[in-house]
Amino acid sequence: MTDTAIDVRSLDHYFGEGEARKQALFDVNLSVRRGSLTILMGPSGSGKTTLLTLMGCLREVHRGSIRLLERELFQSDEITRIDMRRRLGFIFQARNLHDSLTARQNVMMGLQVHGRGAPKTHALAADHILDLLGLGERLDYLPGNLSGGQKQRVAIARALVSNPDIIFADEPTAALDKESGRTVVEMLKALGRERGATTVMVTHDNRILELADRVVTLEDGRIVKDVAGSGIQTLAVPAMPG
Ligand SMILES: Nc1ncnc2c1ncn2[C@@H]1O[C@H](COP(=O)(O)OP(=O)(O)OP(=O)(O)O)[C@@H](O)[C@H]1O
Repeated sequence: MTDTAIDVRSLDHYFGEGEARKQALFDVNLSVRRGSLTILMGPSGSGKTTLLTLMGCLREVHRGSIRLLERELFQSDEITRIDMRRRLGFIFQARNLHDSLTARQNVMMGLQVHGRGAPKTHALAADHILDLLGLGERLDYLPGNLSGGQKQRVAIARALVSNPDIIFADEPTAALDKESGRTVVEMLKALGRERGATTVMVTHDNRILELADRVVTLEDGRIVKDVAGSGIQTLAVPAMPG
């Protein structure tokens, strides 16, 4: 296995056709090391979400190359992309929790879509990760009875419970207070260290920049800055589920 989780080469992306055609990404090159935490920053409309969704197999690569876990996405078929998505975890702003399912059941969905393990172990794994995220007292609550920040933590637990190889996150800490935001980022870092999980996160949250291994800035569809972070510092990291 190589040390590179994601390798983006000469990537362009367009939206629309004919007169309405607009280029959103221009010759993006980015190589992301396995187990690292990379933050994507940039003004609104700079292409962060477009890049994240291309890397996350949620859009078709039109021009250029993205190698994800050593598989090429350019000209890949839908079966390959579905197969790849099973190895990814997504934490997006739109929380998409099922209103009729409890916090525990929502997190268990993250395991059931992968079809791994027995339902009893699913419940234990769900409880464990919810507990780590401070929701141990809310396992049986429906989303309607949780605050915005608590719902976001349920969505984070659901993305992490299946032990994805790569986690793509869009503003995962926006709805959280400073301490919960740090806990989430520290958990992602622990997953990187202990299991080699790689995180790419779009954020405007300056409070967590110092935790990143690398901060990449986009402007008008181009990478304009790429700096190693100070994320190598020692952190008090919560234990992860076994
Ligand atoms: N589905 C779409 N159809 C047409 N244009 C789009 C579409 N999605 C994004 N764009 C355009 O592509 C450019 C990049 O958008 P993108 O959402 O990737 O930016 P962003 O940096 O994530 O912005 P934000 O911080 O506001 O989420 C913008 O000019 C946007 O208007």
